[in-house]
Amino acid sequence: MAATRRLANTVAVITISHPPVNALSSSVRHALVKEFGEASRDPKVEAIVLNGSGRKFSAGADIREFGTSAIKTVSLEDINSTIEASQKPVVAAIEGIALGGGLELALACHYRVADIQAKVGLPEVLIGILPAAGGTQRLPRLIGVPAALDVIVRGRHIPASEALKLGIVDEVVQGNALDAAIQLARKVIGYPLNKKRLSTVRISSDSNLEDFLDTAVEKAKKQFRGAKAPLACIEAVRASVHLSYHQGLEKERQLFFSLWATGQPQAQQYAFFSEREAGKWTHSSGARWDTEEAKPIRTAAVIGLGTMGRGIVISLSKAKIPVIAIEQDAQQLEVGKKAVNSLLEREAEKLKQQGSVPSSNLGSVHFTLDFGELQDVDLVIEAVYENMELKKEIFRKLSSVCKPDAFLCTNTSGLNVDEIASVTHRPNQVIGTHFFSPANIMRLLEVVRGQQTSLTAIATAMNLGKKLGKVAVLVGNCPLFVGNRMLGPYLEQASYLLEEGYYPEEVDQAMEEFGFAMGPFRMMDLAGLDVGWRSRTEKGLTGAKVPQGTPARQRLGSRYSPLADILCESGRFGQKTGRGWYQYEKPGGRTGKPDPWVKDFLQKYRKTHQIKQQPSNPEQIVERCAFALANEGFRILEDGIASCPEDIDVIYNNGYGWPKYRGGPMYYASSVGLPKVLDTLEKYYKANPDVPSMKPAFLLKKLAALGGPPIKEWRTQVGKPVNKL
Ligand SMILES: CCCCCCC/C=C/C(=O)SCCNC(=O)CCNC(=O)[C@H](O)C(C)(C)COP(=O)(O)OP(=O)(O)OC[C@H]1O[C@@H](n2cnc3c(N)ncnc32)[C@H](O)[C@@H]1OP(=O)(O)O
Repeated sequence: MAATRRLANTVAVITISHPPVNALSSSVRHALVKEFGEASRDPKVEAIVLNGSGRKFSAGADIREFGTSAIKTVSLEDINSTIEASQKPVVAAIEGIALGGGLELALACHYRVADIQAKVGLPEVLIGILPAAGGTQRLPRLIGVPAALDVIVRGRHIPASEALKLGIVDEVVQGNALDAAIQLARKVIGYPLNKKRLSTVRISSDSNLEDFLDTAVEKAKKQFRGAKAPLACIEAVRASVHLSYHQGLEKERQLFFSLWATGQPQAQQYAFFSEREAGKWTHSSGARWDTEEAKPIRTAAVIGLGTMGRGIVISLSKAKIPVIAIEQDAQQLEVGKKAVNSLLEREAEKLKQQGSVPSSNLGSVHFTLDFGELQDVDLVIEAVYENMELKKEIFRKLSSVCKPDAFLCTNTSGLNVDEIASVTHRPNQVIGTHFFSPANIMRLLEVVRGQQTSLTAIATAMNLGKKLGKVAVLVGNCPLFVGNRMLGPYLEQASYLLEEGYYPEEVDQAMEEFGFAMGPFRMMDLAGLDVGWRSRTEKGLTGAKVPQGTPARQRLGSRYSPLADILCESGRFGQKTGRGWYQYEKPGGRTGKPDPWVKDFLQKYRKTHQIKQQPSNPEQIVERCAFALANEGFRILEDGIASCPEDIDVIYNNGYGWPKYRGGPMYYASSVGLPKVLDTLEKYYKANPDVPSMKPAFLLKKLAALGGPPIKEWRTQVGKPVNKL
């Protein structure tokens, strides 16, 4: 069933009914035409109300229809024009969500009533397109160009109270929006509708508006780095100022098709569905996300109040979970407490601005030094620094103080979860929950399954991720898991590029122009170079443990770049020391400038080691870094550490600043063409046999030999071994 109609006296109520989110698929559009036509012709009907079943108005166009012939049958904008032209008043009753085409449909109605919990928005930009059912033309006519531009270009979901202030909806109700809409519909029978037909409103232009739009273009170019949809949105809104409604609509349509031709929407829509698929985990035993029950988490604890711990506490509190926060000494507890409280105050302020009561929307946080207070918590997340012995000591304690069915999670970013679990009496209850910094903002959560982790623990951790508003991805346990493991070859290539003649700012610029939020050197400076240095020292790759006579640029027979080690030996740890690959205004400064010291150092280094310089070629930078990343992704799939390429892409899109409009590293490899990726890696490896990370992965070779099938077919082509999770 797609849309139904019933009569409430003289008001016809048309209900969109297409679970789970009332997407406006072709069948719904056909049904809307039929029901609306009949209601319009029915002499007993004096007004019409449009709503959605399941307390959701609509999530907009059916994204799966884009690129298929279904999208061409009955255009949504034709339906919108018919509704707007209706002689009978039409009221949208918005419950839950009115997003994308859903809001565009509501904007065609003469009035909009929303329930207080509802969210509205035009999030098309987030899936690479623009609102192309009249949204870019009607919204500016309703709320003005600046406000409309903000809504359309950012694609955010706007709470009903804000929508009322902006003028997107006419009324917000605490109770039943449908009843309120029916009441309003009755009241406005016979009222003139002309001013309610947004397509007839004129926008007056002036030079300020033009300047505003020009500035918006410049800002969007910087902020969205290569994404085409935000720019198309601005162009469409500009058309609403200069062109008639119908000409503007034509412009909107053209822009939609030119965006489609860039390939960006396909990548972003792949990313959208991949995120949803990540939640549907499967296990080699046959257990799945929908067969395993998660345990409810009513209370939680966080051990360690460093940057990560603080963010995790805030995340839990925002999900209304009361938290006990533990530190090892009184001074650190005090510092952590201050920082957490200040972050909580910010959250409370945001809630107040949205009209919510902070005390009922934030879980309480209790600070203590006493592990004994953890005896009743349902789940603990350890977030101390990366040291196996320290983690083991904490897990021993947790194992003895926590109740037997409590889950013990480690926020390690790459240590062995099994080894940590081995010191407890309940390894089945131990699981990795790898958050990304800042943990209260970044959406990614890698859930790391150990050998003995129970299905209930997996289901609970995945469910917790969802509750925290994160995209949780289940991965296997290996050094550095998925995301950080792939970073290794990527950073290795970045470092070799410096040896071969490039400078940090050139490599960063190439990767940022490719779309990365941050190039590799800026990223290392932000994270702190000392972290990797400590780990390499522990592994004996640098420092006193390196055997005498080892060549400076070789370890265990493979090429090695000591550049980062040398920087650390000079006290250059990145932003925190004010010097790293870049120089900063002060220790802790955020704005990095190219550093003459680094330039001089690199020149001397190249001379000392007589390294042949490469001619400058930004394309080569991107190819080497991105293909190194994807090649490790193929190995991860071979090893069964990720169950599908989509999961790897979700990790990179949400945790590592990969540009979503390129889908993720595996999607990128697939869109470039696997034979080309293979060929490039083969050539590089032939010329550089001492760089084993660039040896093409077996799985890549296998898929390339099959001609590079579409990414969604990789799972079936590679057969069983891939999913060992
Ligand atoms: C000239 C060309 C003319 C074309 C004009 C077209 C103009 C209009 C364009 C649009 O409307 S594009 C779509 C805009 N809407 C969105 O981007 C909303 C996307 N959805 C969401 O943000 C969320 O799903 C939600 C609606 C907020 C619900 O979130 P929740 O966490 O509750 O559930 P999910 O797991 O995300 O979704 C449940 C289920 O529904 C599927 N789904 C959601 N939205 C759509 C959609 N618009 N089309 C198709 N399917 C959708 C989602 O994939 C889930 O299904 P499964 O993947 O689990 O099977």
